[in-house]
Amino acid sequence: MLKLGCLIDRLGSHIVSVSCQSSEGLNNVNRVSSQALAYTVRESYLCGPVQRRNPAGICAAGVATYGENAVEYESHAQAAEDKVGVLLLNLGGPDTLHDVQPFLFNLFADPDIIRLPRLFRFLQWPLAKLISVVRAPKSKEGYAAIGGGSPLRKITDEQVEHAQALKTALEAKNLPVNVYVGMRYWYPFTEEAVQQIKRDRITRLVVLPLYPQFSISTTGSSIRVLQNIFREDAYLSRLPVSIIRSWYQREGYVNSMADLIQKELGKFQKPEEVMIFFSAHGVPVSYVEKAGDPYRDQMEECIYLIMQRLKDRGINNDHTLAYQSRVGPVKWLKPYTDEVLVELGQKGVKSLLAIPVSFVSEHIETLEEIDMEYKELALESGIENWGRVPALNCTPSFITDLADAVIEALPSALAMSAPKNISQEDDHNPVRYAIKMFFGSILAFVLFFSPRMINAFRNQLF
Ligand SMILES: C=CC1=C(C)c2cc3[nH]c(cc4nc(cc5[nH]c(cc1n2)c(C)c5CCC(=O)O)C(CCC(=O)O)=C4C)c(C)c3C=C
Ligand SMILES: [Fe+2]
Repeated sequence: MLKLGCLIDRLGSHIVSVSCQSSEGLNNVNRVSSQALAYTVRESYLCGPVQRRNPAGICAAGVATYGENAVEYESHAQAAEDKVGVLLLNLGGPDTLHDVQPFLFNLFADPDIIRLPRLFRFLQWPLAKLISVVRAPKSKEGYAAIGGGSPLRKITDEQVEHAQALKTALEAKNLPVNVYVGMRYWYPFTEEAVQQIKRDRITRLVVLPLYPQFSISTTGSSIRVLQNIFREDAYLSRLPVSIIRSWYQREGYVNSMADLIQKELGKFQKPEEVMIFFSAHGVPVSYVEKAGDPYRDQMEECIYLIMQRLKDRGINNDHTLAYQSRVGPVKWLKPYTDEVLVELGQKGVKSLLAIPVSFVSEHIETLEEIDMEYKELALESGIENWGRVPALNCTPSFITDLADAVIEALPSALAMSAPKNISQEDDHNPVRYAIKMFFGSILAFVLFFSPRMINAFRNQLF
């Protein structure tokens, strides 16, 4: 029998992390895809290495075995009036302080953010409620400091307006295009965007997550939502879709980042002495090491490409990568941004340029965490000259590159049809369900009221 401490550790590692089912998950993928049954989010992790061989970073949704059908649907669509949709996926953020707790609830209720073992899955919502209530005061302080809400919706809408280049390019090919925004945790929700896509009778769809690198917790989570909606609907399950899973390796993105860095370096008195400090949003280590999230590999490759581009321009500064914004009682990717800043200060680094690299819009973690908290920490630690590269937002070269990515992805659109996963049927067995509920409740009671868990909440680790 497992000891209580060991159980707590095991449960802890599932809180804000993906469950240790990777080998089972990978077996599932092989089984499922070989039977051509389902496109699963897990398959999308496997797409990481595939993308490396695919310079455009494009991986069509829908397993290859659907190819024949997809071609059929596609040619059918083209015969009728072809109407292209572009769905921009993003995280979403609270518009007001009042929205913070419900926004956090949506975030923590996501099984790709808090992945509980099967036995505890019925606790997802109560746990999300508990954590969102405990976390909300700290979160609200942050949003209050940046004007009382997240700027994400506004910036994403501006990015859509600036995507005129995309419309012009497609309309020149006689392809009318509609651009939609689907947020994962706040308005306008992905579900709303999809309903609009359906009403507009879109015939081909390109899905573009606004995260340069793929993570289970971001792009993976949004794709899972899409997959769930699409397989329930006859029209959507036949719609040819192309998903651009990651695009950090695109020339236009790398160049745009190098341009911004070069410009900010030029503002320092001695640009060549500045430490280039990339700060990426972290993920729990278990995502990468157990669930196969390609996020860390893609991040490192992304930094390498940007630094190479700077070298091509004669910029040879030292650089480093660290991870910020950890939440909860589990291990996150290291090194941690706050610890590295202190170390650099102690080592005598005097000038530092911070570069947010996992997200393309200004948000709470750039405007509050980097600009306020980390800046203060850096200055206290001995760094004298601080700079921060702005997020790409609507930088023209970046938006043009996204438009190109969409145009390149269009021909590979395939139907995303996917019947229900067999394993989900287990939950319909009433005896199994009752047994699970009984033992799950006892275990949950013991674990959540253990001193260690209570301490984690009291110390505001969430
Ligand atoms: C690539 C980007 C992101 C990854 C990876 C990511 C993973 C991740 N995030 C949390 C928990 C929180 N994230 C929060 C806000 C937030 N996260 C991202 C991006 C990534 N998250 C963005 C852009 C934002 C900001 C949205 C905005 O309103 O401006 C929050 C809320 C803020 C707070 O309380 O700190 C939480 C909580 C986890 C647990 C996770 C990986 C498992
Ligand atoms: Fe986050």
